[in-house]
Amino acid sequence: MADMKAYVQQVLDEIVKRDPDQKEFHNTAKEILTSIIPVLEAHPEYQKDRLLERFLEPERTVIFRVPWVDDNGDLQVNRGFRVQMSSAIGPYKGGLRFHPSVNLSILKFLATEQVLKNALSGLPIGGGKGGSDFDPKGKSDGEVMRFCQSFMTELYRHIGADTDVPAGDIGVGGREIGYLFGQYKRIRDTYEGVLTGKGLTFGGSLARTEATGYGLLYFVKDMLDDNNIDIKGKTVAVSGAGNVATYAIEKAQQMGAKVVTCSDSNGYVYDPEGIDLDLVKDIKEVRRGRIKEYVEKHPKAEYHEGCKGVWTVKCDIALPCATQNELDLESAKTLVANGVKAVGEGANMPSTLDAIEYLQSNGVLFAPAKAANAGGVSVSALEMSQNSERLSWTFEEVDHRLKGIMDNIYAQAKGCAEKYGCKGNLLAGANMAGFAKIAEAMHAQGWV
Ligand SMILES: NC(=O)C1=CN([C@@H]2O[C@H](COP(=O)(O)OP(=O)(O)OC[C@H]3O[C@@H](n4cnc5c(N)ncnc54)[C@H](O)[C@@H]3O)[C@@H](O)[C@H]2O)C=CC1
Ligand SMILES: O=C(O)CCC(=O)C(=O)O
Repeated sequence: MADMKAYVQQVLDEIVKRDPDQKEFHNTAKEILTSIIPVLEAHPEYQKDRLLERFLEPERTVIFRVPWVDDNGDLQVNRGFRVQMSSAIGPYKGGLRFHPSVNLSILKFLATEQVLKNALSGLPIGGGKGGSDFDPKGKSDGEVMRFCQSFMTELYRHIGADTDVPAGDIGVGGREIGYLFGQYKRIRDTYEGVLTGKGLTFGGSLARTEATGYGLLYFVKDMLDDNNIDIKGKTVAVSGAGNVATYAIEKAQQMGAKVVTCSDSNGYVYDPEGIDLDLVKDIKEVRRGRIKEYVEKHPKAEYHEGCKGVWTVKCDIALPCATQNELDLESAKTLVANGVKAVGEGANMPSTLDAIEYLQSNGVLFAPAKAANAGGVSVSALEMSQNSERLSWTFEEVDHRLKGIMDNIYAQAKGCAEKYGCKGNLLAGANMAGFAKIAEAMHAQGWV
């Protein structure tokens, strides 16, 4: 029998040698490849196919200049990216991130995660990710619009309703998607579902805004129910105050949990009486302000500078919903010492690899991002379906389908973990279930 551990190690060594600076991408490759060895052992033909080498090499990467004019009339220049990772099971699909930290390594890690996540969704979507090092924070609407128009003036060549369908991510919400869609339509003279997360008046789907946060809670509840833990009455710590965090808080509250924290990149709020979500929405969605403004209205709540402190708050359930690597080993140790029962990842790879190992080996239930936050892209795929049939479904219909999709993803991750002898390890189960589907499609399509 071929030594699949050696094959995996050889591929991991090769990607480090080829792109030594891409740390985030190396981490995600290591996390995935080391857990899919049982699938590779069941399919030795994949080694001859050089399937892992192809799985980790984007089908296409586009990098481009984005010039735009600021409110002072000065020219600014940013860098734009689109990583088209895999079209094995459908058109490339995945968000755009606008944040100063954006680089090729981060986008390749996100695109690789997206490929597996989209496979788990059970819907016909491939994986991609893109964005820019542009920072929308502090920019006027006019500046954001001019940036988005310039970004799309290059991106439009590479996307399309049946080719590649971007959506939002950090720094890209309804406002940005609207400007991007307007420019695409203007250049292409075509009204098509080329982006998801659109406004409801121009082809957006009801429940897309809520989907990632709601989906996270559907998944976490499945995991808790399976372990005879009732979410009702539990104390929850959430990080972030953006799209995912906001609707995770909303659904957790609807399920009867008490959410006591939220945060942004400056610091976190602890409200022992429970987070006032209307106020968070007003600060973040309406005024685009900072989370520290929360305590002006709730003097009993505390605001602390620095975002990692959010994991020092005692809680039963922790939901990291801000960004990658925000929950490190030290945070994991504090959470365990404080009696945490479950961690559910709303953000993409918010926990470091050593934090995950620590949580799992200390009996904490762990819901991995690529499974637990798949609700957003799943409803994006439902938006694509609605656009194709030129119909709009009700909120209830979309939410009902979302719940079914999340239940199915939980069943796949759990079932695959059991089948391959790592019962309860939903991260390994999700990796194996997603990879098995992609690998089968790649094998069937030949050496492309
Ligand atoms: N929007 C979506 O549908 C999906 C988003 N995700 C992931 O969820 C996470 C959050 O995305 P969104 O809520 O869409 O973005 P967003 O831009 O709406 O919100 C991001 C939040 O994280 C905070 N943040 C950013 N950098 C931070 C840092 N270094 N430390 C602490 N907080 C920081 C921001 O202040 C903001 O509150 C990201 O990892 C994203 O990739 C995953 C699946 C779908
Ligand atoms: O809705 C989409 O296509 C993007 C979702 C996304 O970026 C993610 O799942 O990380």
